[in-house]
Amino acid sequence: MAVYTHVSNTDLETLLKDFDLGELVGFKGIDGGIENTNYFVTLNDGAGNREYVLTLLEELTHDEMPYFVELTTWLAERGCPVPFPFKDRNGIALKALHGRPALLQSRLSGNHIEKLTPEHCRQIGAALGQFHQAGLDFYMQRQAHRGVFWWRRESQQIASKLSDEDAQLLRTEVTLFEQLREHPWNLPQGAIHGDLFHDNALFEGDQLSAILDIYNACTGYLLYDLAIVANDWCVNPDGSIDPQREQALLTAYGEVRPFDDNEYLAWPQLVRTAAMRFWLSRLIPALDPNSTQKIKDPEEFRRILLQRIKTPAALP
Ligand SMILES: Nc1ncnc2c1ncn2[C@@H]1O[C@H](COP(=O)(O)OP(=O)(O)OP(=O)(O)O)[C@@H](O)[C@H]1O
Ligand SMILES: N[C@@H](CCO)C(=O)O
Repeated sequence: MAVYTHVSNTDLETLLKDFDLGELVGFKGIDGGIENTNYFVTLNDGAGNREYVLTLLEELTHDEMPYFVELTTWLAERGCPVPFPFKDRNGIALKALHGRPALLQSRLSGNHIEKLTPEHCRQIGAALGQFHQAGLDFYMQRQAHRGVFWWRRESQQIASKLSDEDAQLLRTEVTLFEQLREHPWNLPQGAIHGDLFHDNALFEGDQLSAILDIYNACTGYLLYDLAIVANDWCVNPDGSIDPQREQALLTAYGEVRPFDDNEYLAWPQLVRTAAMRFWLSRLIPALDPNSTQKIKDPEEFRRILLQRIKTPAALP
């Protein structure tokens, strides 16, 4: 269920009065998302129909929104294929509907990819490298809301619902990341996407056309962002890594942003940390009988974590 907040015709007409984008032709809720409410919106500006996406942020507060408005605008201006929010005639992009922060954004073309190939991985690697380079001098900072403090707290809270073995596995990964942070490695940091799974990318034919759902973005280790991508784009159903896809991803990324020496040391742990983070975020709703979220299988990420432990990863 993607539409958590229902938007009426009148709501939209009222919102659109602030913009000069045209007349409302129609709108439709989008299925598939799990964190936010999205609608496709069609407007007619006199010259023809144009497509937009209205997003209502279901978890983020108004105070948290300027970071995302500024970051997406910044990245889009630098050629990254991310949707950006339109400003109303007073220069304001951040709106409110039913008490939720709301953005009217560009609708990017393309489709989701089911069967990922090394070529898709090469393209997302290059695009993530460009995203990171473009974000390096971005002037705002944001702490991850599902980062180190969150997983330290949540891994303790959930431990009693897990087998001893799983609770220990979580604890170990949390500790190993804390040890990694203590090294004087000076790993490159900047604006990261934070959730660049393949369902957050669109391809037009075989060309990457959009990077979506930027609302997990924050300031973090750039390499951790690449680890999130590797764990989703380059895995087989049993949690093992497809070396061809991973090589394509990492080589293409490294051509845009060459790795620092210390990143070679950090990589084997960061892919484990990234697996632990999504195992944990999937475990929480899956073990909560009152959760209304669409459940994604936590086991997938437990399997990936175990594989990453069994076969340590290496950067090319
Ligand atoms: N700007 C856009 N252009 C084209 N399609 C879009 C755009 N924004 C959203 N969509 C479509 O809506 C779907 C859901 O959007 P999104 O991923 O942002 O929602 P979400 O609730 O945050 O999802 P999740 O948390 O599962 O990743 C996307 O997978 C995409 O198909
Ligand atoms: N991409 C996440 C869900 C949205 O944050 C997952 O697959 O668990």
